[in-house]
Amino acid sequence: MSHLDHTPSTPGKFKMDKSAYPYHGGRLRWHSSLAKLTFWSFVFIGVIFIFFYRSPSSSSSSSAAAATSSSWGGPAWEKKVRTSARIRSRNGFSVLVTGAAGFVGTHVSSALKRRGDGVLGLDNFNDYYDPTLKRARQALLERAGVFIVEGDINDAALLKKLFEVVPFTHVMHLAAQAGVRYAMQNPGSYVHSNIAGFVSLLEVCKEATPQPAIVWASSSSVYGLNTKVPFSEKDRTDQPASLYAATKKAGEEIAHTYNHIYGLSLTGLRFFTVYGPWGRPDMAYFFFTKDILNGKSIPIFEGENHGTVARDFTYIDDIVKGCLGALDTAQKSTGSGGKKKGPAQLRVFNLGNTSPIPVTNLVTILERLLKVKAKRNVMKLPRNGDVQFTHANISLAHRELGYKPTTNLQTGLKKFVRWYLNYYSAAGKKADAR
Ligand SMILES: O=C(O)[C@H]1O[C@H](OP(=O)(O)OP(=O)(O)OC[C@H]2O[C@@H](n3ccc(=O)[nH]c3=O)[C@H](O)[C@@H]2O)[C@H](O)[C@@H](O)[C@H]1O
Repeated sequence: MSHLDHTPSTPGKFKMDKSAYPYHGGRLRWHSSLAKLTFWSFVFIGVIFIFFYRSPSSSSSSSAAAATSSSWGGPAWEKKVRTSARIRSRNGFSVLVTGAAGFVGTHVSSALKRRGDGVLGLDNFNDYYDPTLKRARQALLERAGVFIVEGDINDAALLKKLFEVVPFTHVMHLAAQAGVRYAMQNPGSYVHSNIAGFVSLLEVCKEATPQPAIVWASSSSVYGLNTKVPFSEKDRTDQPASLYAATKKAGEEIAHTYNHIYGLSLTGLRFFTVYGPWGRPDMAYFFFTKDILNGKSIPIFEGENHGTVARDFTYIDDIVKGCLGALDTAQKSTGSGGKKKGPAQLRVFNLGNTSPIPVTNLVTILERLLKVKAKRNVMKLPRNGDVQFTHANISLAHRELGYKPTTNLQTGLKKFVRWYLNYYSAAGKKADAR
């Protein structure tokens, strides 16, 4: 898991072991020990200095993340990066996809690759949820010719290097700390990835020549306590109900700033509860499936006075089409080398299904597909960031991106369940999700 404050995990590592320097009396021996100690200290400091001076990831801004991402660089690595990002179709893009080993990242990367765009992935493979699933997605992409660089978006030196090797036309920024409820357990990870990480990426993009156009993942959660439905992009988003939502909203404001000052073309996509094959094990539909199959009871939330809790569940293939539509209609950034040359495009779109379904109905569909009755444990919606209801107005995305979702929850869950049973039974893998 990412944490904001990464203190060294072995603070006692460099403690002097007294027994290694025994004092046997006698000035001369003391002096020679001291001289030896001084000599070896200089050698040690010298080695440390040379290491940091020469290391490609030693930028002052790259902090903890850089320490974990030292496996990049070198001619062979650069060749892999270049090959992966090579455009293979006329008028194709070369896209840096952050969070490429994530759920949406994997699907978008493979769709771009299939149509001939150059794609380079970036992912830190953190353990917020089972990293073996991320590795399996990585293997899938590797077979499709997409290389995922292992590194963090907070590693400015790595990002700069990537832009030196490839003049990306677009960035699809999907790396984030996801999950609404987990924000209460690990708030720092949201600030680290969704705010600091986003700024780190934008800083490098704004300096790049040419500047890429950026499409990035915001969230339906920015609507927070908004009660006007369906949610439209013009509605208020100043009442977030979770820190996750607040960091995504902050992202939208940060996007405005970089667009305004540096001329970066920025498009934010408000995803509405995305589900499907290769999904995220921390999401309800995923762990409900696991728990129903294991005969475990599942907590189903309800609002005040038994009020319905519902989501505008959106199938991954529809989301991918929305992402590609956003990339295809993104105008070029107008700046270069940190200087704005004119006004640039700034957009925000809802990508939902525009058909909210109560969570209890989702469970009924899963029961039918799994042929197992769920042990339902209905409880009050906890005060941990959840909102009762989401519903997207998608007319803007329809008009501007040609976005038109076509998969209903029944069909989408059927595809998910087929994948789930196949994935976890075929390799004997355990759905060790949370
Ligand atoms: O649209 C988004 O922007 C967000 O979508 C997703 O958040 P949510 O819509 O909250 O999805 P998810 O956790 O699957 O809960 C689904 C439903 O099950 C209910 N729910 C949940 C847990 C539980 O134990 N019981 C329960 O009833 C719960 O109350 C809810 O009604 C992403 O996780 C998030 O990263 C972000 O992308």
